[in-house]
Amino acid sequence: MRSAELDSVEAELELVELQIAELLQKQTELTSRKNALLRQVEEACNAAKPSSSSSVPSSKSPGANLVMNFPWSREVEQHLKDSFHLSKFRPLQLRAINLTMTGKDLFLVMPTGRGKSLCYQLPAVCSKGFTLVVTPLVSLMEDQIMYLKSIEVSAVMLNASSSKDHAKTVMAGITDPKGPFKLVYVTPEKIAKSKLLMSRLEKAYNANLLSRIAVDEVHCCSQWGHDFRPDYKLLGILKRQFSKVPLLGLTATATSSVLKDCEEILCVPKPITLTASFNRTNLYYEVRIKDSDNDASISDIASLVKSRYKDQSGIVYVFSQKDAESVAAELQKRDILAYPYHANMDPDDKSQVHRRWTSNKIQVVVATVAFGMGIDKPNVRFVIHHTISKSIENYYQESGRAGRDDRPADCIVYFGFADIFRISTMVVMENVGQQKLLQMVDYCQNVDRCRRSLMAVHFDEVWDNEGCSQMCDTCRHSKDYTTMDITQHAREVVQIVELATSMDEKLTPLKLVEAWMGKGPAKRRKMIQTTTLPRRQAEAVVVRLLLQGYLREDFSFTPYTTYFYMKLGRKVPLLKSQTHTLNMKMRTTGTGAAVVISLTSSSSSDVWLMFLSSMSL
Ligand SMILES: Nc1ncnc2c1ncn2[C@H]1C[C@H](O)[C@@H](COP(=O)(O)OP(=O)(O)OP(=O)(O)O)O1
Ligand SMILES: [Mg+2]
Ligand SMILES: [Zn+2]
Repeated sequence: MRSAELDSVEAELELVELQIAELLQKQTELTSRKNALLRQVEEACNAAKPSSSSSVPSSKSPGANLVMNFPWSREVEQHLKDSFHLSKFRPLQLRAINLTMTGKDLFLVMPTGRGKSLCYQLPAVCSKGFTLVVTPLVSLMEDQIMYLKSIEVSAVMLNASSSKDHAKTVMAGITDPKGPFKLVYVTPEKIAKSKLLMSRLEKAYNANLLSRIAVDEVHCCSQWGHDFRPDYKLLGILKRQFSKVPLLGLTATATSSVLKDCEEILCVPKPITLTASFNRTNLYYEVRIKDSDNDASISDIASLVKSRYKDQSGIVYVFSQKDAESVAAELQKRDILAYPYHANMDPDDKSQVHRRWTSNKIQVVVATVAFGMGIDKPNVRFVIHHTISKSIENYYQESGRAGRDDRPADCIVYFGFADIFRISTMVVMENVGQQKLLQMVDYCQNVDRCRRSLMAVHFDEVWDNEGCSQMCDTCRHSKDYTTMDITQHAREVVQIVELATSMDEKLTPLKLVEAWMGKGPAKRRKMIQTTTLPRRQAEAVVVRLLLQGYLREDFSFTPYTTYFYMKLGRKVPLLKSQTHTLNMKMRTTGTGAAVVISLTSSSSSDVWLMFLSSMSL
C-alpha cells in the first residue's frame, strides 16, 4: 500500500519538476522579450530627448532617467572627474548618491567590485561635516585610506590598534567645526565599546557635523548572511542616537530576508533598496573536468597561465593551505611567478604577497578563500578554481575578483569528482551547507542551461541567453553536446548500492565508481553489472544520480574525521518502471568533455533479472 502511494507521489513529483523546468524556460523567454522591449522604449526615449541633455550619463534601465539638477549635482559631477578621476558613473551609482544626498536611508546591493564605495565617498566630499564609515576589517580601512589620501581626500580611521595620540586627534577632529576630516572609518567594535567615541559623535551630531553613516558589508549584521559579525548586531545604536542622519548600508551579497534582518538590527524602518544586476557581462565562465585518476589540472593551469594569460595577472583558488603551498610550488617549477596565500601565513608575508601581486611583480596568487574581502585589483584577467567552491554564492564572489576594470576576463573552475566529497565533509555541520554544495555541483555539471542562468537564480534574478552573449562555455559550445539515455546506467549504479546495503557494506563514492568499473573484489564483480563507460562519464552519471535524488549522501562521524557514503535516494523506486527514462546532456568534445566512447555496458543479464525481480512488488 505504502509503496504504491510512494510511487504515485514520486511520479507526481517528477511531473512537477518537469513543469518547473518548462516554466523556467518560459521565464527565460519572457525575460528576453521584456529586455528587448525595454531597450526599444529606452531608445525611443533617448531619441525624443533634446540634444542639450545628451551629456547626462544614462542608466541601463529606462524610467531611471538620471537627474542632474539637484543643488549638489554640479559639485558631484565635478568631484567625480577632478577628485576621483573617473569619467562616468556606473549603473545605479548616481541614483544612490542622489538618494543619500536627499537624506533617505538606503540599502545598496551591488556586485563585488562595482563601485559601492564611491556612493558614500563622493557624497562625503560634497557634504558639510564628515561621514562615519563602519567597516569590518582593518585591512579594508587601510586600503581605502591609502586610496583617499592619494586623491587628497582627508580620511582617518579608528580601530583597536590606533595609538592614543592618533585616537586623540581623531576625537578632537570629529567635533571640530572646521571639519578637518571628510571620512572617519571605524570598526563596529569601536561603536559598541568606546563610550568616548559615542559621546563625541553625539556632540558632532548636535553640531550638524555628522552628515552621513555608511555601514559597509551590511550583511554582517545578519546571522543568516554568510559573514556574521557579532559586533554588527549592536549598530542599531547609531540610528537610535542619530535618527536624522541618513544611513547607507552596502553589500554585495544579501538576499531579501538578510536585508530585512539588517533593517531591524540597524533600526532603519523601510529604507529604499537599490539592487544592481549581478550579471557581470565581461566575465567568461567555464568549467573543466578534473580527472580523479590522473590530475592533469595543474599542467593545464600552467599552460593557460603561460600562453593565454602570458604577462597577465590572476588568482588560483585552492581548497586547503596545503594545496596553496603545493600548487604554488608546482607552478613555480614550471617557471611561473606564483606565490601561496593562506590564513596560516605570517601577516607580513601575506601583505607582501598581496602588495607584490597588486603591483604586478607576482603573476599569480595561489590562495585559499582567506584571500578575499578587500582585494581590489582592477586588471585581474583570470580567476581559476583548482577546486570547486562550497556554494554558488561563494563562487560568484571569488570569481568576481576578475575583470573589475570592465575588460574581458575568464573564470574557470576545475570540477573533480573526489573534490565534491572533500568539501562535503567540510560543510556537513553548516546550515544547508550540503544543499548549497550540491547547487555548486549542479552549476558545474548542468549543461542544459547557460551557466549564467544557473547563477542568476541565486540572486533572485533571471539572465537570459542574450545576457550571456556566448560568454559561458555552455552557450559557446552548444553544438558539442549530445543527450544520452542513462536509465540503464542508473539501474546498474543503484543495484551496486542496493547490494552493498544488503551486505551492510559502506560504499564511499570513489568505491562505488570503482566497483561499477569492475575494480572491486572478484566476488562482488560477479554479482553486479560493470560498465565500460570511461571513468569521467561513470563519475558524471553518479553525480547526476546524486543531484537528482536517485542517490543520497550519508555521513559517519569519528572524533577525527567524517566519512561520506552513498545510499539509495528517494527516487529509486521510479527506476523499477520500464517506461521511466533518465537523460543526460554531455559535452562530447573539448576540455570540459566527458568523452563518449561506448554507451553499452557489459552485462550479466541473469543477475540483472534477479535484481529486477527482487525489486518488483
Ligand atoms: N564609475 C566608475 N568608473 C570606473 N571605475 C570605477 C567607478 N566606480 C568605482 N570604480 C572602481 C574603483 C575601484 O577600483 C573598483 C571597485 O570599487 P569598490 O567601491 O571597492 O567596489 P565594491 O565596494 O562595490 O566591491 P566589494 O564588494 O568587493 O567591496 O571600481
Ligand atoms: Mg566595498
Ligand atoms: Zn551562457
